[in-house]
Amino acid sequence: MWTYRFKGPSPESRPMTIGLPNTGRLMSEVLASCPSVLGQFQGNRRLVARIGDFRILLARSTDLPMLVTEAVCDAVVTGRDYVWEAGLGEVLHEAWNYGYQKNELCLIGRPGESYVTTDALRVVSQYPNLADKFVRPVYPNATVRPISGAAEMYLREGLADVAVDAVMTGETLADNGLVAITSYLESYAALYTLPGIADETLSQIYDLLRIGTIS
Ligand SMILES: Nc1ncnc2c1ncn2[C@@H]1O[C@H](COP(=O)(O)OP(=O)(O)OP(=O)(O)O)[C@@H](O)[C@H]1O
Ligand SMILES: O=P(O)(O)OC[C@H]1O[C@H](OP(=O)(O)OP(=O)(O)O)[C@H](O)[C@@H]1O
Repeated sequence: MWTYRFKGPSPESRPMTIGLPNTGRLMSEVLASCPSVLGQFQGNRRLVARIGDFRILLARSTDLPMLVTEAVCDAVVTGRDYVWEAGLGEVLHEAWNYGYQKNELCLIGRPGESYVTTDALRVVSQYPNLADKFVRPVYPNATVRPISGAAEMYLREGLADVAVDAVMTGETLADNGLVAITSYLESYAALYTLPGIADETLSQIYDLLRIGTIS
C-alpha cells in the first residue's frame, strides 16, 4: 500500500485561486451566473485562466474539495455530498450555499423488501466512502461496490440489494420501481474554503462569483 500526496504550491507563492467544476450540472449553473469567468473557458479546453488578481482552475467536482486541503485552491464550488465523500465535511468551511443542485443522499431499495435479515448486504454507490460510513454500522458484513452512476440499474438487475444515491424529484426511483428507505445527507452546491478565511478575501471571491455579501 502506498500513499500519494500532491505537492501543491504554497498559497503565498500563487495568486488567489478558485476551483470550479469542469463538467456537468454544477459547471453549467456556476458559469451561467459568471459571464466574466464563462468567457475564459468557452470554445477552448483550458483548465486554468487568470482574471485580474485571481486564478480560476477547473477540475472534477469530486476532486475539488481535496484541492483546498492540498493548498492548490483557496476556494471551490462543488456539491456538499462531494465534500463529505472526500472526508472533509468537518474540515472545510461552507462560505455560501447556492441553493441549487439540492437533493438528499438516500439508501435506495426495492419496495417491500426487508433487509434486516440479510447477512451480507450488497451495496452500490458513487459515494463508496459515505455508503460505507452509513451502512456498515447497521450491516457489518455489507460489501460496498463503487460505481460511476445509474445506480438504479444495479438494483433492477439484481446485482445489488441497495444503493446509496442522490434523490431529487424521486422520478428516477419511481420510473425504476424503487423506493428511498432512509435519508442520510442533504446536499446542494456551495462555496467551500479553509476555515478562518479573511472577510476581505471572501468578499472579493463573492464579487468575482457574483454571489452574496458577508453578513
Ligand atoms: N437529479 C439531480 N438533480 C440535481 N442535482 C443533482 C441530481 N443528482 C445529483 N445532483 C447533485 O449535483 C451534483 C453533481 O453535479 P456534477 O456536475 O458534478 O455531476 P453531473 O451533473 O452528474 O455531471 P458529470 O457526471 O458529467 O460530472 C452533486 O452535488 C449531486 O449531489
Ligand atoms: O430524483 P431525481 O430527480 O430523478 O434525480 C436522481 C437521479 O439523478 C442523479 O443521476 P444523474 O442524472 O446524475 O445520472 P447518473 O446516475 O448516471 O450519475 C442520481 O444519481 C439519480 O439517479
